[in-house]
Amino acid sequence: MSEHDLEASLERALASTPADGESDLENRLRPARLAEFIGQPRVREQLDLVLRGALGRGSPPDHVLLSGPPGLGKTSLAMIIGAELGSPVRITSGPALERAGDLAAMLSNLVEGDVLFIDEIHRMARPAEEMLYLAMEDFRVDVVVGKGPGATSIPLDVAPFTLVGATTRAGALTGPLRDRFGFTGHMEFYEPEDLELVVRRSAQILEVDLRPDGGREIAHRSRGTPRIANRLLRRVRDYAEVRADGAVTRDVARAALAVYDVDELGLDRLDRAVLSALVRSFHGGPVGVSTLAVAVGEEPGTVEEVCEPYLVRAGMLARTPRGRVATPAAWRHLGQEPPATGADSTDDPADDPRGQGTLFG
Ligand SMILES: Nc1ncnc2c1ncn2[C@@H]1O[C@H](COP(=O)(O)OP(=O)(O)OP(=O)(O)O)[C@@H](O)[C@H]1O
Ligand SMILES: [Mg+2]
Repeated sequence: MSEHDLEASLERALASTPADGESDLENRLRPARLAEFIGQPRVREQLDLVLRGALGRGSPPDHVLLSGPPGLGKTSLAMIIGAELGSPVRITSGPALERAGDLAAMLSNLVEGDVLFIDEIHRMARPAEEMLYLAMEDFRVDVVVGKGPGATSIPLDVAPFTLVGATTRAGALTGPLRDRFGFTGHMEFYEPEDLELVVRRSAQILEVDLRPDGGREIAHRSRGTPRIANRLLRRVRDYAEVRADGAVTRDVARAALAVYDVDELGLDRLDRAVLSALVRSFHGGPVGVSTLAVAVGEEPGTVEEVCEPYLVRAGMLARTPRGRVATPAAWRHLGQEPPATGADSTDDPADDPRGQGTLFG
């Protein structure tokens, strides 16, 4: 690979996140250190041990995989890992690593101890993924130079680094890649009490006059997700400033969230569209996720990765081998009586090991 190719590849791999207002705000609200990171007690404790162990030994920690639904703090934790280690974090993403050369460029620029963060790692192209195995295990890559019979592969050393991968679909990772991570942190939806702390912290940073009952209301309607909690806080603040005296109370929060179509459970328009299609068009299911996605005009991936995990967790939807099924709670949430004898619609997700917990079925 020539110097020029290397630079072009690097540029491509680095051009991952656009800097718009929304992501600027998100960065401002990101916790910077592990001690500031709210909730996720298990992942926090596990990661704390991994990092302290490595710091004590003075060597880079094992590679870390962070998995879980969008907005739970994977990117935040990746940055925190760098901060705790006192190491720079190089950022790229699976879709940016289209060719193995893109990854080779990234890897060969690493300095010992660097953290390489690959977001959406499940979307990496296959050749790049294969190169990554070797780099993770042996800190070495084979760069192929030339084409056809004259092609030769040149081994290249990579400085010992720590890979941090983030994914919303751990199930989509190939076995060999998953096996090369020394630690996997499974991020769970947040408890309302933790989200209350998130909202309070953000209100302080944004200088919002948040009252305790207002914070509680927002926390309960945030689908267990800090990113959503922060977004709702900003929308409620707008409402408080425009239509009230600026204070975010429970009543102000309720009135504002009604304007934005967020219901008492925190379900938004798309969540309700999915449940409604399931109940009204498919009589409660079972129905395949692609059919369901077409019915609500969304990509199957969005329905599967963004909507379903929370609907499953909220006990509204069950994933069965034959398809998605609405639970009695879903019927009731839509103001309908669940059918009395439907074999499927009476499935309680708590009794179905596949329906519960398997967020990436
Ligand atoms: N534990 C936390 N404490 C406080 N704020 C948090 C926490 N986790 C996440 N946040 C807030 O939520 C926002 C979204 O988090 P982050 O970008 O890390 O999520 P993500 O899991 O990487 O999402 P995606 O899968 O969409 O990339 C952050 O900007 C941050 O403000
Ligand atoms: Mg992220």
